[in-house]
Amino acid sequence: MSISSELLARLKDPELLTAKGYIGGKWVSEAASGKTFEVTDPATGAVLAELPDLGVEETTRAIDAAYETQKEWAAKTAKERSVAMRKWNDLLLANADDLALILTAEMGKPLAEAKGEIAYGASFIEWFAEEAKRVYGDTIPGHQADKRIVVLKQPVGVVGAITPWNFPNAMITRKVAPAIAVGCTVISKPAEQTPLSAIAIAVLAERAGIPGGVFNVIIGTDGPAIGKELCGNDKVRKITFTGSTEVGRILMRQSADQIKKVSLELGGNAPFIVFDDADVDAAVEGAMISKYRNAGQTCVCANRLYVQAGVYDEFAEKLAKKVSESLKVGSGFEDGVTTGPLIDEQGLEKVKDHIEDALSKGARVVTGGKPDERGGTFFQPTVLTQVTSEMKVAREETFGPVAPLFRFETVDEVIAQANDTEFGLASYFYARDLSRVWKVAEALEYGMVGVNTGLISTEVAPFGGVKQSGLGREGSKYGVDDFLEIKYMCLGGI
Ligand SMILES: NC(=O)C1=CN([C@@H]2O[C@H](COP(=O)(O)OP(=O)(O)OC[C@H]3O[C@@H](n4cnc5c(N)ncnc54)[C@H](OP(=O)(O)O)[C@@H]3O)[C@@H](O)[C@H]2O)C=CC1
Ligand SMILES: O=C(O)CCCC(=O)O
Repeated sequence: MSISSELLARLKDPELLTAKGYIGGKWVSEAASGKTFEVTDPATGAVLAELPDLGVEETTRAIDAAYETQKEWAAKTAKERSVAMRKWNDLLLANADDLALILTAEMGKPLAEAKGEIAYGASFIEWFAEEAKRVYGDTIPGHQADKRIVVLKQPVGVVGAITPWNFPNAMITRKVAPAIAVGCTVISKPAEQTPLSAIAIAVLAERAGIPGGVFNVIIGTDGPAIGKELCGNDKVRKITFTGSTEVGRILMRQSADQIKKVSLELGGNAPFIVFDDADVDAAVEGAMISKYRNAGQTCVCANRLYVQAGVYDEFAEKLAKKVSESLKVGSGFEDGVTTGPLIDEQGLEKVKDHIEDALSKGARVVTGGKPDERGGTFFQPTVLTQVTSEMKVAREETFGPVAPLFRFETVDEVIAQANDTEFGLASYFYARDLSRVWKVAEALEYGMVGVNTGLISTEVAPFGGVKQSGLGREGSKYGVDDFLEIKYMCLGGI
């Protein structure tokens, strides 16, 4: 088991990385199966680490540790939990340069974006450290003269948190922070492509004095088996997941036997609508952020860009110019790079397939359209015009740097098209007319609506979707609700 000496040499604090999982406050350097797996840099294919491939046996151990610790952790005062979390937040921020470096190495996003993710990830710890102290109950006037009713909120218990590769830091903290703030304990299962960020987060949790067993990390490649154990073990009371809708469905089915609580943050197919009365330059700026952030690999990325006929040509021309002039493809470590590699070959194939399908049905490439000349999984930022609803890009999440532009005429027509999907995560539109702004925002069947902005993610707002994009909300004052049970006491004989 090892970490590349080249990667370690780049870190100010090489102890942030260790080739181990973290169970019950102990570092685990060998899998019971004896298996190992490699983590590679998606920009170069270079091996960054060889790690123990933890599986069901270690997951059960982590569940036991989390279970044994939970009551003790919940019995601490909210302030005690909050103080440890504040320390954890401060350590993440103090080590942001190293954490970003690790993140870029294993995931590929540009270093500046990775630094932004570390601040974003830490913000959930800071926010929920504060919210820990505000888990209020209720008193309710009794329904009979001699009765009084009190509502308590208590932690759900042990939580299984399964996260994807596209935000290797922030998706972990967005789940773990609210859970531990209210007194739950967690088994975190990061994506097999990006376990190093999770390990570094655990090192800092340990340094912050978060007791062993509160936050456990299972690194491994057998997601289905680990997921099955988390869903099937009755010591786990809740599953929280970010990733594909397909896996979300499996986890929900597996959780059904024990009526386990589930929070799901799944795929999207975000519409981005530009109306005739919009500030077109602002809409172009918004599209650049919403579409091309993380090389198009976020669940809230604009997937379908609907542009009203009166501004279609102007928007297409300005967006294509901006894309070709301001985006630079390359390794996330190179200066000025805005677009890193796609995570893997499968991601690249999906992007190619969507473009080929669109072109075969009459779409036109205005800029980009091909794998980047540097090879690997790098892809040129792309703008397509003359896109129609018969094309795959209209129905499936592309998860890559491709902006397909659909033309529309009326408000009713675009609302119908925007809502014609099983997904309902993020949506965006640009308009100035106040009445239109309200009506469109209300008509969009999505959990989140960005109005005249392409960036909606923040720890202070409720993040989540409707329809097949998920269940529950993360971040904000609502973010603790999914980790709490409501208990009511009826006091008689008063
Ligand atoms: N909503 C979102 O934010 C995201 C959406 N996606 C979408 O999903 C597509 C595929 O990406 P992918 O990374 O494969 O996403 P997955 O949903 O397959 O993976 C996300 C996480 O779930 C784990 N996992 C996989 N299968 C199971 C299972 N049966 N039970 C429990 N856990 C499981 C993975 O583990 P392991 O890594 O070990 O397989 C990983 O930790 C993308 O192209 C994109 O469209 C992807 C990532 C994020
Ligand atoms: O794409 C995702 O999986 C999570 C959304 C990222 C964000 O919070 O903006």
